[in-house]
Order: sequence, then C-alpha cells, then structure tokens
Amino acid sequence: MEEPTTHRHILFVINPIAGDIDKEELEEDIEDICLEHGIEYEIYKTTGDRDKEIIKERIQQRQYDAVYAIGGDGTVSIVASLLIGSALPLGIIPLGSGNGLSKDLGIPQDTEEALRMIYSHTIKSIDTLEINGHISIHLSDLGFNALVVKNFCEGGRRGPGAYAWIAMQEYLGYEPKSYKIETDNDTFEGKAFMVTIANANAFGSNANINPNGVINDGQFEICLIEPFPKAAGIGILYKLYTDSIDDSVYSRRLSCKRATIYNLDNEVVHVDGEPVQMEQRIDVQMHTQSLNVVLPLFDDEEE
Ligand SMILES: Nc1ncnc2c1ncn2[C@@H]1O[C@H](COP(=O)(O)OP(=O)(O)OP(=O)(O)O)[C@@H](O)[C@H]1O
Repeated sequence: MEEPTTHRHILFVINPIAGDIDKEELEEDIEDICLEHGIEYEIYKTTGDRDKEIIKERIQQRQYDAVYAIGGDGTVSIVASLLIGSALPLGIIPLGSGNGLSKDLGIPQDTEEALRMIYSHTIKSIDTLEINGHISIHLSDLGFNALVVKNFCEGGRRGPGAYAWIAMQEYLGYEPKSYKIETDNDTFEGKAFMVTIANANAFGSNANINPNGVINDGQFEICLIEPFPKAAGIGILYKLYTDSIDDSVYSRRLSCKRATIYNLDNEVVHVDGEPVQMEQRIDVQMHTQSLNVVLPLFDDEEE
C-alpha cells in the first residue's frame, strides 16, 4: 500500500444541482476541515456551461495538489478528463444518483466519511480507456442498458425507480443486436443483448457486470450478455446482483488491451452514463495507470 500523502492546496469542483442535495452545509464542512488542517483551498461551482474550459484554466494557472469532484458521475467525468496523464490526483465526494466509479473504488458513500479523505488518504493510479476519443473510466455500453440510460437521460424523472421502470418497459420488446468484435487476442461475431466495455466492475445500481475486473491491471473486459430466452431474464438479473454473472451460460468475457467493436445495427452507446453518438466502428484504447485517485485509508493505516 502506498504512503499516505498530504495535500496543501486543493480545488473543489462542486456541482450545486447534483443529486438534488443542498450543498451549503457541505461547503461549511470543507472550510472547517481545511482550516483545521492548514489546507489552502478554492471552490468552483459548476454552472452547466463551459465548466470544463474554466476548470482547465484554473488548473493551469494554480499549483493544486489535488482536485476534488463533488457531484455525480458527470462531474467526476469532467474533472477526470482534465487530470488523465498528469500527476494531479482526482478526489471524489460522491453526491449523484449512481456514483458507480466511487463505489468501485471503495470511496465512502457517506459524505462526512468521504470528506475525511481531504486530510487522510492514499493515492492509487488507475487505468482509463479512450473510446473513439471519449474518456471512459468506469463502464460503457452498447445495447439494452445503453438504450435504458438514453431514455432515462431524456426523461424528466431521476432516481433508481425511474431507471427500473424504463428498463421494464424496454425489456419485453428488446431484440439483441449484431456486433463484430476484434481484440488483441480474441474475436466475436454475433448477436448480443448488451455489450459492456468495462474498466471497472459494477454499475451505480450495484449490478455487477464485471465482478473480477481490476481497475489498474492494464486490461479491460468486454462483457457480453448473449441472446437468452425472456424467461431467463430474472436469473441473469439475480446473478448481476450477486456478483456471479460469470457463472451464467449467457455471459461471455473478452479480456484485452485494445479492441475494435463494429456496431453493425448502429445500436445506442453510452460512455460512463452519458449517451453519445458514435461511428459504426468503435476503437477502444487502454491508458494504463493514467489517472491518480485519492482513496481513503483503511482504519489500521491511519495514525
Ligand atoms: N449549476 C448547474 N445548473 C444546471 N445544470 C448543471 C449545473 N452544474 C452542472 N450541471 C449539469 O449537471 C450534469 C452533471 O450532473 P452529475 O452527473 O454531476 O449529477 P447527477 O446527474 O445528479 O448524478 P448522476 O450522474 O449520478 O445521476 C451535467 O449535465 C452538467 O451540465
């Protein structure tokens, strides 16, 4: 395990609307912690307009020791995309509805606990993926789940209930789509219910599509759910929620360092929860240990 480090100058990027949570008290907590530990800090509140450019300028102008993303997966994605390839670590205080990456990294979902990372932490280098130029740190999909994510993002309702409702509506009528996949060591050609490009493990809903994936091993997985009879759906869902999807006869996994996916039916794609338009040819590149993240110390590591 790496040595604990101390950050003296931190930028906190706060999304004021993420997770529908009032952040006033959180700002006071940050101020208290930073004062107590002699940490200089700045807060940037996102507006939804030009946030990435503004944060980029700030990072270039100041000498930060860490940049924290405080919000949901969208906020994490913006900040992470600016830090990949640099030594500057990404801190995450999860406040969205899914918070998938932070869960896979073992970051506390309780805000008070997560804030302790500001003064007590370790740093770990993780892999990131580039999918036709889009950064993916967590999980990206083609197929059924991508369609549900797209409808969810376009709909007015948030939260797990809305997601489950859309999934149920789409499930009965959904037909698997055709894909051709070439990796550095394997190929696949045929239909699939969904194709997940997995740098990490579980979706924000806790459905674990890649239970044995390791986020810093220089490899990623393409996880396929192959066509199955509708009646088998409940069994697959059960396996997803009990970390045992690898045992399903409908699950197939290609572990690789690079891949090209031909999305032959032009199915919907999402990258880390955000629907995106892509060419039929999708190239996936691995950037090994390209992002430093701030992680909590386990109890026995603290002073
Ligand atoms: N002040 C703001 N007003 C309106 N929209 C904003 C503001 N700041 C950021 N946004 C938008 O918020 C979105 C990102 O939200 P984020 O993912 O952080 O939270 P969330 O949607 O609540 O969480 P999750 O992605 O986990 O569901 C982006 O689309 C961004 O443009």
